[in-house]
Amino acid sequence: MKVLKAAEMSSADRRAIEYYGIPSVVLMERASLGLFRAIRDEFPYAKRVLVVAGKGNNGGDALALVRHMHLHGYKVDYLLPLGEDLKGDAKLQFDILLKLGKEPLKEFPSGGYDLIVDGLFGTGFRPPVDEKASRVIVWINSLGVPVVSVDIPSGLSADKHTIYEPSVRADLTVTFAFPKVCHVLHPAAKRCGKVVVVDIGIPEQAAEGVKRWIIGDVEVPKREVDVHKGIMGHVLLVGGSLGKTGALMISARACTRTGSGLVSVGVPKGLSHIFESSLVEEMSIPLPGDERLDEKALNLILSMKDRFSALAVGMGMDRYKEGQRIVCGLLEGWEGPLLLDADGLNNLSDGKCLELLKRRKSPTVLTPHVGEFSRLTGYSKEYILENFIDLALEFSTNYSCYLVLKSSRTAVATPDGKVFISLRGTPAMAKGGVGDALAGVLTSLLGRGMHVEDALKLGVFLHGIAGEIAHEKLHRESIGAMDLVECIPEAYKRIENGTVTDSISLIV
Ligand SMILES: NC(=O)C1=CN([C@@H]2O[C@H](COP(=O)(O)OP(=O)(O)OC[C@H]3O[C@@H](n4cnc5c(N)ncnc54)[C@H](OP(=O)(O)O)[C@@H]3O)[C@@H](O)[C@H]2O)[C@@H](O)CC1
Ligand SMILES: Nc1ncnc2c1ncn2[C@@H]1O[C@H](COP(=O)(O)OP(=O)(O)O)[C@@H](O)[C@H]1O
Ligand SMILES: [K+]
Repeated sequence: MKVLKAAEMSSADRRAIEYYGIPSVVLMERASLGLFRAIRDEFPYAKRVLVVAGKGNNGGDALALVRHMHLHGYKVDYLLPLGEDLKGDAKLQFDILLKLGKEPLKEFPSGGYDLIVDGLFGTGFRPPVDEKASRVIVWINSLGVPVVSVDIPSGLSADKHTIYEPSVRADLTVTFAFPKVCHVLHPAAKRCGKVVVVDIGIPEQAAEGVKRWIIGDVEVPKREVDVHKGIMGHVLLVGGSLGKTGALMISARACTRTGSGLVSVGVPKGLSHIFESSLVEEMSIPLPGDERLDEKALNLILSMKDRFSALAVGMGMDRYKEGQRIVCGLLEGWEGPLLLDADGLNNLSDGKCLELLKRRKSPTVLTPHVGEFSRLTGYSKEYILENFIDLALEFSTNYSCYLVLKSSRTAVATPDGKVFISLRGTPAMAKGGVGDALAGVLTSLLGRGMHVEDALKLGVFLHGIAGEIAHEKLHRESIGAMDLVECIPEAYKRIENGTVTDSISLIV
C-alpha cells in the first residue's frame, strides 16, 4: 500500500478525473458508501449520528454519508458550522439533502448521539486552523462520544506527523484510496484511532510517481531440500567491549533464529571467554584487544573477508578513536554486504568518514535510531522526527546506502529513492537490546544472499511481528530483547500462514 501526501493525493484525484475520465461525483459516492460501511461495521450499535460538515469536498463526503444514513433509517442530523455557502460537489450533496427534506441543524445540539462524524477538513486543510473552526473542533472533542473522521482528523495536516492543536481525536479514521503520512507516523497517527482505507476506484497508476509504501507483502525465502549450511550464509558480527558483551550476543542469537548457516562473532581477545561460555551454536573469533577491539583487528577482519557472506559492525563496540579507524577502514576495505549499527554508526560519525559510503561497491546498510541519526547528520532529533521519511530518503540517496531509520515506526530508505515504512512492533520494544536483535535479523537475511531491499523489508517486518508476539505472550512491561528473539520462529510461521492481521485494512 502506498502512502501519499496531500499534493500527491490531489494530483492522483485529478488524474483519475481528467485522464481516466472517472467523474468526481462517482469518487465521492464511493468514498461516502465506503465510509458508511466502515461505520456500520465498527459501530453497529450507533443509530443516532451527528455529522459535522465543512465547506470543501471533505464536507461533501460527509453530506453524502448523511444521505446514505437517512435512507437507511438512521436518526442522522448534520451541522454546517462553517457556513452554508458550499460549492461544487459539496453543494450538489447539500442540494440533494434539501430535496430529500433534510435541513441542517441551526444550532449546536447539546447531546443525544451515539457517534459524531467529523467532515470539517480533509486533505485541503492547511494549518493553522482559524478561530471559528477551532471552536468546532474543541466542541467535537468535548462531547465524550466516539468520533469518526472523514479522511483525516480535522486540524491535522495530511503530510505531517505533528499533532496540531486543536485537532479532532478520532476513534476511527476512514481515508480514501491511499493512507496519508499523518495516518502512519506518530504522534499524529495517535489522533486517527483505527485507520481504514476505502478503495474508491482511483487506479494505482494515478499515483505511480509516489515511491513510499507500507511494508506488508513480504515473502519468507524458501529453504531448498538440498541446502547445506555453507550456502545459508556465514555472517560475522564484530563488536563487544567490557560492559557491553550482551549486545553482540543478542545479535548473534537473532542471526541463528533468522536462519543463518553459520554465525561468528569477532570480539576482543580479552573478552572471548565470555562469548565462548555463553554462545552455543555460534562461534567466536578472538581479535586483538583486551577490553575493546584494538586497531590491529582491522587488518585481521579484512584478511578473512572471503569466509563471510555479510558483516555487521558496532553492537556493543564502544565509541573511541581506534574504533573510528576500524569502522572507516572496514567501509573502505570490506567488499561484501556491510551493516553498521550502534557504535558502528557513532564511530562513523566521529570518524567523519561518511563520504566513504559513496565509494562502496557492495551494499551498505545503516540502522540508526533517531539519536544516532542525529549524530550522523547534525540534524536535531525534533527535526528528524518531523521529517522522518524525507530525511531517511535524503540520506540514502545522498550517500548511496540503505538506511533503516528506527523509531516507533521504522523507515527503510533505498539508494534509488524508495521508502518502505513498517507499522509493526509495539511500545514494549522500547528496551535496550531490541535494536541489536534487528541488526542480527537483517545481517542474517543479507548473509543468505537475499536481494537487499527484500531482506530489509522482511527483516524489519519479522522483527516487528516477533516483538508483537513477545508482547502478547508475556507482558508489555516485561519483555526483553531475548524474548523477542525467541519469538522469531512464531513470527515466521504467522507470516507464512498469512495470519498476520493488517495494521491498516483496505475495504472495497
Ligand atoms: N475527487 C476528489 O477530489 C475527492 C475528494 N475527496 C474528499 O475531498 C477532500 C479534499 O477536499 P478539498 O480539496 O475540497 O479540501 P477540504 O479538505 O474539504 O478542505 C477545504 C476547505 O477547508 C478550508 N480551509 C483550509 N484550510 C483552512 C484553515 N487553516 N482554517 C480554516 N479553513 C480552512 C478551505 O477554505 P478556503 O481555503 O477555500 O477558504 C475549504 O473550505 C478529501 O479530504 C476527501 O475527503 C473524496 O470525496 C474522494 C474524491
Ligand atoms: N514504541 C515502539 N513501537 C514500535 N517499535 C519500537 C518502539 N520503540 C522502539 N521500537 C523498536 O525497537 C528497536 C529499538 O532499537 P534501538 O533504539 O537501536 O535499541 P538498542 O540500541 O537499545 O538495541 C527498534 O527496532 C525500534 O523500531
Ligand atoms: K475530517
